[in-house]
Amino acid sequence: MPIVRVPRESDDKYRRGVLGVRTGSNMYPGAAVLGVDAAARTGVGMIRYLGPDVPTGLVLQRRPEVVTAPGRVQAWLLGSGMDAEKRSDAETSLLRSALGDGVPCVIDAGALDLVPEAGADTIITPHAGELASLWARVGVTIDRSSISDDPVHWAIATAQRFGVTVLLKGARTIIAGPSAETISVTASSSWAATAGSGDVLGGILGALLATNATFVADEATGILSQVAATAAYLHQAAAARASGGGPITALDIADSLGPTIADLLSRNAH
Ligand SMILES: NC(=O)C1=CN([C@@H]2O[C@H](COP(=O)(O)OP(=O)(O)OC[C@H]3O[C@@H](n4cnc5c(N)ncnc54)[C@H](OP(=O)(O)O)[C@@H]3O)[C@@H](O)[C@H]2O)[C@@H](O)CC1
Ligand SMILES: Nc1ncnc2c1ncn2[C@@H]1O[C@H](COP(=O)(O)OP(=O)(O)O)[C@@H](O)[C@H]1O
Repeated sequence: MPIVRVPRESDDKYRRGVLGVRTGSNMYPGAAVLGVDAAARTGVGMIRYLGPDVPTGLVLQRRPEVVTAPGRVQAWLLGSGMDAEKRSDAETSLLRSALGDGVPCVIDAGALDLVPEAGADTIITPHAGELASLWARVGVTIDRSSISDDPVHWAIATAQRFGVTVLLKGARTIIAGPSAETISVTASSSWAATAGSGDVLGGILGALLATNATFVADEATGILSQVAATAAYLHQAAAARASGGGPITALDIADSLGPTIADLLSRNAH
């Protein structure tokens, strides 16, 4: 698993990579907690969480390791737990400045309206309904069930239309880059279909992106699909492990990431 960067003796927190997070809102503060917790569990040098007061308090309660002061980051996670229609102008301009920061970005949920402004080093993580809304913004009417019926087609079409890497969520998650190659990751436990599960995936992906930022800068878009596919794989493996055949919460998925990654790394080493 080359995408999971194992820390070296010469590393410090900054060399491992810092993830900047602009997620959550006073309406959906939990999404910020879930994404940050999952990123921390995936392994990253540091997380800078920059959001409204309510989610900030909850994030710090759950993860006091998180830094809430602005500063340099190696990747951004944007939009989970936001509502594009209710976002303030100030929040929108902060999202835009993250997108213009010159580092790779994950765009989720309530920041997906900004995808037409995003650069090539962007991975977007819509579910079928969010993808339908994105196409509506550029004048194409398509319903969510048509996207679910042919996710490969819509993931490729989206990657090509917007010049970004697409991770289209579902029981079968499809990853497509602008080159039109696709990767499919099938979930092994449907207990993962639970509120906040996608927010956890965003955190996993953000952490993998921050810890691979040098790679991404060197190899442009080629590596983004691999990073996205690794995130989807880890998400479903952690969910299956947490579930063991029974119900789980989104935080359970985040909690089981550490042992899931340790198992996969030790299997790869043999
Ligand atoms: N803990 C947190 O903070 C969490 C925060 N979250 C955050 O919430 C934000 C919105 O994300 P989302 O995916 O929920 O909304 P969205 O894409 O607008 O889809 C709405 C569609 O759902 C449907 N629908 C609604 N109720 C339904 C029902 N009972 N039964 C059937 N259908 C129902 C509804 O259909 P309608 O009622 O209009 O017919 C509409 O089509 C986002 O920022 C995300 O990150 C989540 O991750 C959860 C945990
Ligand atoms: N039937 C299913 N089986 C397994 N995983 C699923 C299923 N449906 C959705 N998922 C996964 O659950 C997550 C749901 O994400 P999302 O729709 O954004 O929900 P939320 O906004 O509540 O976090 C995604 O990672 C998706 O791939």
